[in-house]
Amino acid sequence: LVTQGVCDEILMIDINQERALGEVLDLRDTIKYLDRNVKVRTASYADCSDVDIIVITAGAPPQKGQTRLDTLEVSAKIVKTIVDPVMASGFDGIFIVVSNPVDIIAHYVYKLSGLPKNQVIGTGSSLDTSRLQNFIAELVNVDPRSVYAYSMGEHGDSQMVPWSTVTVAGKSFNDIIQDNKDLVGDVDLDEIVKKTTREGWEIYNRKGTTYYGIATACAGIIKAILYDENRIIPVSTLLEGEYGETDVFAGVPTILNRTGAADILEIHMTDEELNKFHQSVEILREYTGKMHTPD
Ligand SMILES: NC(=O)C1=CN([C@@H]2O[C@H](COP(=O)(O)OP(=O)(O)OC[C@H]3O[C@@H](n4cnc5c(N)ncnc54)[C@H](O)[C@@H]3O)[C@@H](O)[C@H]2O)C=CC1
Ligand SMILES: CC(=O)C(=O)O
Repeated sequence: LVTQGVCDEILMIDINQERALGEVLDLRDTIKYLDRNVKVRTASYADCSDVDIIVITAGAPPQKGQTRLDTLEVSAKIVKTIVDPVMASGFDGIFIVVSNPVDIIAHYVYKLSGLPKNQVIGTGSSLDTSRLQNFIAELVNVDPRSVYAYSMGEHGDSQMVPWSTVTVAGKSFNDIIQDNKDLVGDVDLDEIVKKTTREGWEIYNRKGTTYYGIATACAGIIKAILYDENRIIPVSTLLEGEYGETDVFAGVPTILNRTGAADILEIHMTDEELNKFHQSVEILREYTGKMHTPD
């Protein structure tokens, strides 16, 4: 957000106030060499009454052997200590949830906050989509930004890709594979999905966390909102009948503008793809069931 000059001011809050201050001081040192002055300071929840967007990134990174879903209980406890005082401040902006398991925590924030569904967004499969586009781009040797593909469902092990909708600059990926056998050989689509799903762990196992990817995905989401772009990004949003699913947050292509998650794009999938999507959503629903009632 700072290096792209996306907003006027950023307030940093962390239970570890020294850490928040350390981040502020480090970020401030960038301003001289950037295009605009983004003010950065530490703050308290009481200062959140009139902010446009709150990004929740506090959480419990998974311990060795844990999945994102295993961190649900701890993350939910942490997030409650944030959402309650934020709402008490009078906040009526947009929550963007990053904390994992992000789809379920976003749903929890939606319930806890009582805000309309468009005002609570999980980063969902936005990051997985970026990873997926990189792998497809590598295979066919094009810029990842020319690839149109979505990872959908859980930001986690059960995510799926509707391959029948994937295009490279408008040409269907299936046709590209058929027309370029000499370049791409036999393409194992399941293996690409597996690589996409594993990528977070490839990074996590080497550096103990991931941040450039999610920070930039998040900045993209925030730009779409603040600049009223109507940009479509796969984020986690409440499904109310779309794709035949209700009362669950899942990663789906979503139109983002000044109102937040303005609308869901319902892409047409094959029956097999839809089945995989339902299977992923079923896992989210099971875990969401544990979190439904704010206590
Ligand atoms: N959705 C996504 O694609 C991604 C999600 N994550 C998730 O983000 C969360 C944080 O990950 P990291 O930044 O790597 O962890 P980290 O441990 O570096 O940072 C977490 C921060 O949260 C703070 N914190 C803990 N409890 C708090 C509370 N009650 N109130 C305020 N602040 C509190 C800690 O002091 C710490 O500074 C995890 O849930 C992780 O899984 C991380 C990367 C990508
Ligand atoms: C940490 C995480 O969820 C990711 O990088 O995918």
